[in-house]
Amino acid sequence: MDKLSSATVDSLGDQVGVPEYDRTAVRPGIVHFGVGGFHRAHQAMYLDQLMNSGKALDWGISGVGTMPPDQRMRDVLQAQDGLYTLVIKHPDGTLEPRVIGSIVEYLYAPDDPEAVLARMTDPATRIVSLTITEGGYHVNQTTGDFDPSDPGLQHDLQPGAVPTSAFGLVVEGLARRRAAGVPAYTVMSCDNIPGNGHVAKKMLTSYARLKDAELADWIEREVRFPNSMVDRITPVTADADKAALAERFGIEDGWPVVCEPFTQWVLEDDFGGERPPFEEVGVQLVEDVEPYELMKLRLLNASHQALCYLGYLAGYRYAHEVCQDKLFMDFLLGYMDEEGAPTLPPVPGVDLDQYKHKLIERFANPEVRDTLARLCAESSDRIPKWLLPVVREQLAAGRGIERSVLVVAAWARYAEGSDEQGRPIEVVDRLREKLVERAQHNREDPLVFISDPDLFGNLAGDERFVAAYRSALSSLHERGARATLEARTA
Ligand SMILES: NC(=O)c1ccc[n+]([C@@H]2O[C@H](COP(=O)([O-])OP(=O)(O)OC[C@H]3O[C@@H](n4cnc5c(N)ncnc54)[C@H](O)[C@@H]3O)[C@@H](O)[C@H]2O)c1
Ligand SMILES: O=P(O)(O)OC[C@@H](O)[C@@H](O)[C@H](O)[C@H](O)CO
Repeated sequence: MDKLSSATVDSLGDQVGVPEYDRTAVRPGIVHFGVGGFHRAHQAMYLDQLMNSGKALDWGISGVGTMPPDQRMRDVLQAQDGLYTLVIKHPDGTLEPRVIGSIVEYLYAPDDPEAVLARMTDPATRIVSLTITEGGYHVNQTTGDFDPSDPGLQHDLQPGAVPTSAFGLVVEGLARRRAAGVPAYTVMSCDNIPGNGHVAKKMLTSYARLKDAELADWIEREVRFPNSMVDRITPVTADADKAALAERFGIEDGWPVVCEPFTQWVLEDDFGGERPPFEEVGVQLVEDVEPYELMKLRLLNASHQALCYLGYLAGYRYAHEVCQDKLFMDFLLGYMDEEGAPTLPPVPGVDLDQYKHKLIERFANPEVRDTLARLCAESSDRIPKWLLPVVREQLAAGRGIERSVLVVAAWARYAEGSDEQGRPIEVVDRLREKLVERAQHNREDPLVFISDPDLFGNLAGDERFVAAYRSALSSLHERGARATLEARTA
């Protein structure tokens, strides 16, 4: 079996989709930061589809990594000429593999930041897109303002420094284009953040302002930041996925991506210059993304939070396992019906009941094998952005908060670092140390976890919230996750 590359891709069997276009004719037009699983299952796939129909050949993707773990992506993609396999996992066990060809180069910024900047200042680059995770935007969770304390940003802010962070490079690329009279690129965030375009604009301009106020003003005026809602469950690739690809399809791929069949992208049609004809491959181009975004973040992503901590504490390890348990599913639907959905504005063309049931069907796909550990990671970037806004709106409207608060308490219990069987939990969070340290005092000081204003704002001062949280945390300690849910539905 040959390793996947331009030289071997055409010899793969009929069951494997491959690029039907001449990849040597594809020219870069997009620089993408954060080439992880999701970008490769979503944006790169949409562009590959366009290319397969003979379009968007001037919208090839230059992938950029800025973080040390991205060296592995560099090594794999460079060895495979940018090619990788996307495997759609159907619930009946069918695997649908396709080799994606839209990533035409991969640059690891610390190797050669000037090469990244050369690509970004090339007038052919008209879009810079981002999937750099919620934490990559440097937002102070309480004030919503820019937090420049990250050491990478501090390095890039030094006068004369050649930047290597995503923010440093995006802003330096814009500064150089402005100086050379080249129009600005559009910055397209595809991260799960409410108002992702607005947040990208606010944070990048705040960073730029610390370097050069006139540049920041120019960015505010000249750069477009479309908001988007992006959706496709993309778990972390497992070794078994690589092995299945080799055994069943004869593909030796160093880092394939697996995902569910469902995919959705709702995008504001707000580009500074040209854009690929995304609408031809099912992207919904709309004037206002907010209702779609809120629906997805408060129903899908917040529901992931509602199932992951409680499920993990009760001994489950995969999302689909939790979905087979009626008790947990009733809880999830209760959260959606009574707490998440009431905070949503009308969503054009969407039947919310159908949407909720489809979500449960998607979560329950046993082939996707999405780990609860993935969903439980980086909670301090997720709960404050997705779930606490629901709590605040429900409190203000005098409606129920019990289920959302139980999820917050389950996070606090999870952060204690061991599950209900006493097995250790590896808490993955950039605030890990602080969270675990606090959570370990949960029993003698039950409000310690929520007393951090950077994460919870003034919720620790809200009587209803505090009472519900105390009761939920104490029940989790005394009875455990399952019995807590049982007691609530009794
Ligand atoms: N996985 C999914 O199901 C899914 C679905 C929809 C949206 N998303 C969005 O995509 C993001 C990435 O998910 P993924 O599954 O690709 O994760 P991943 O771990 O596979 O990849 C994340 C990428 O972001 C980079 N990154 C992380 N922090 C960064 C920072 N501070 N600056 C620059 N780059 C940084 C990493 O180096 C990596 O390249 C999510 O956080 C979410 O906002 C994911
Ligand atoms: O990727 P994150 O960190 O934004 O959130 C974890 C999951 O909720 C998320 O990845 C979903 O699987 C995804 O948003 C589905 O489209």
